[in-house]
Amino acid sequence: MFKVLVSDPISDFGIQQLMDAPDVQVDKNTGLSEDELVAIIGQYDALLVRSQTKVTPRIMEAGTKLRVIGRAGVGVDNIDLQAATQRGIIVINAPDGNTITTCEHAFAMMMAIARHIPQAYEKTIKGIWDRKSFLGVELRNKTLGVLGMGRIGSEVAKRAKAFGMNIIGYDPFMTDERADKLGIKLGSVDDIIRQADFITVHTPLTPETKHMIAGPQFEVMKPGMRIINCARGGVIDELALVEAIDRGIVAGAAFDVFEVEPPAPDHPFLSNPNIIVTPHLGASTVEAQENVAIDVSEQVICILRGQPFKNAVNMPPVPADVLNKIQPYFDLGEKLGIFVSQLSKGPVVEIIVNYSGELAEVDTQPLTRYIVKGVLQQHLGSNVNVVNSMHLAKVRDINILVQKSHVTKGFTNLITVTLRTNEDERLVAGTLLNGYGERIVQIDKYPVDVAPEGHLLLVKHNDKPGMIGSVGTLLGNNDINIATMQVGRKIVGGSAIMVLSVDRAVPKEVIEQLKTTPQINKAKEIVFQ
Ligand SMILES: NC(=O)C1=CN([C@@H]2O[C@H](COP(=O)(O)OP(=O)(O)OC[C@H]3O[C@@H](n4cnc5c(N)ncnc54)[C@H](O)[C@@H]3O)[C@@H](O)[C@H]2O)C=CC1
Ligand SMILES: O=C(O)C(=O)COP(=O)(O)O
Repeated sequence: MFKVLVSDPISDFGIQQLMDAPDVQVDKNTGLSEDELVAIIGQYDALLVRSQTKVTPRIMEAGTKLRVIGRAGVGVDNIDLQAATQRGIIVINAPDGNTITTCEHAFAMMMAIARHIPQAYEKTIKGIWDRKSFLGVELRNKTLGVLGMGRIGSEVAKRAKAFGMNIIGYDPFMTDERADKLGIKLGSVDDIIRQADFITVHTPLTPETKHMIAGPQFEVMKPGMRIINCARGGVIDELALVEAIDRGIVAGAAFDVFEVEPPAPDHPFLSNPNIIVTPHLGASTVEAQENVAIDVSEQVICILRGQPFKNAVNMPPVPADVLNKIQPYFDLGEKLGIFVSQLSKGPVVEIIVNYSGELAEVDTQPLTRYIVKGVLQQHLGSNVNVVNSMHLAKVRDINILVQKSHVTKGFTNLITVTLRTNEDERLVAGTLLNGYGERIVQIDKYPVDVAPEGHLLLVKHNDKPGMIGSVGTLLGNNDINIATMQVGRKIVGGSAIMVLSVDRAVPKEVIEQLKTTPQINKAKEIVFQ
């Protein structure tokens, strides 16, 4: 008998098939502390959660029988994915079931702040008939900026069109074709910040999206704009928002999610008359809760019974014989993806992977997933993994082309990843060198030899005497230690590339100084985390 623990409130109707399964016993026990969960988790094969239960490494360690964690919803930021993967626990989610519901909540929040509905309600039920304080604005003809045009953002944009709004969308994976299909304008984050009357965010929380709207962004916003966050706390800097409201830049804000949930009783949002809040209700409708619960229940049963399943967030199903041959390349593949995506500009159109040497002889499909994950993860963060990376690329109309060849340029194995975007085409090649481990051996047309680790600084320059000295001096003056250095060039006196491995992050100002140094054409930092 498989034992399943449901530790957050999940729709009974949705988990009915789990409860009816003859080989499954379901226990509902919600609101437990970490210690309480640690005490009981050892008897369970599966854990079903929403966003409330924080599934920590301690809980997983105690969950010696745990095979699957089912997230009845989208965001898996409450589950330590790395710890789950390390322990071989499959994490699954239900990414589609609450899209419309969350979109509708964001829309409700937008209308509520446009017309001061919660504030007017407060007064009216107290017997105060105040019609003066609540002059609203129409949505019609207003510009709505949508940051994050994935499932939810795209649905918000569709509905905003019906309200006669002008929509500017931004998403690193948004192409002109998709924008045209949706009938919206594609803009940069800066366009949205400067032009929008309303901004709504629908991104995951990643290092890149954390505080993507903060002090400097509020400075250049249209006075009187309004802002909505039904995605993840932390995408908008909460304290900077309060200041922007106090200064009259922002007229109203609506938040469903917070940097810390629940927010502390003295959180400044809770006493600000221009901010309305809901307690992470985005996905809370009968329909969405049934959808996501049905979805995870189906998958949990499959996993427990050893049958095929979809939407695993963290684990690729790879046969053992294939795994033995290609596993050593997984990390290199992912790093090549990370490297080439940081090198490129603009929405990705195509990822071309060429396997040569001994890799041309084996099934490399699972390895390609790692490369695609590397490419996508800069923008999708923990939402992309080796199981869903191909699917996420497909829904973004990114073509994946895999080629095999026997031209190895002298290496026993070689992986070449070319990224085509709307703006450029960049190439990175890497190999596993016996005794030396992972090496990047080509960047665009330049041969190099560098380990893909830590912080790399790429400097494109003219092949003239003194270049190494000027770069070294500039970094030295800024207290940046160089660990290794490589210069690659095609012809003497032509263009060349310098690849420096440095001990810490290179500040933006130093990159700017490098770019303005004579004979230097480009400078870029590549980070492997
Ligand atoms: N309030 C709530 O109860 C709910 C919140 N959510 C949250 O809403 C968010 C969106 O969910 P979905 O649309 O289902 O996810 P999704 O993965 O379909 O879309 C997210 C989009 O954000 C984009 N993105 C990543 N970095 C970006 C950046 N720097 N700038 C602009 N766009 C960027 C990605 O390319 C992706 O297309 C997630 O954070 C999810 O956890 C989802 C459901 C319910
Ligand atoms: O699905 C998501 O990402 C959500 O944020 C919904 O969270 P919840 O299931 O309502 O706790």
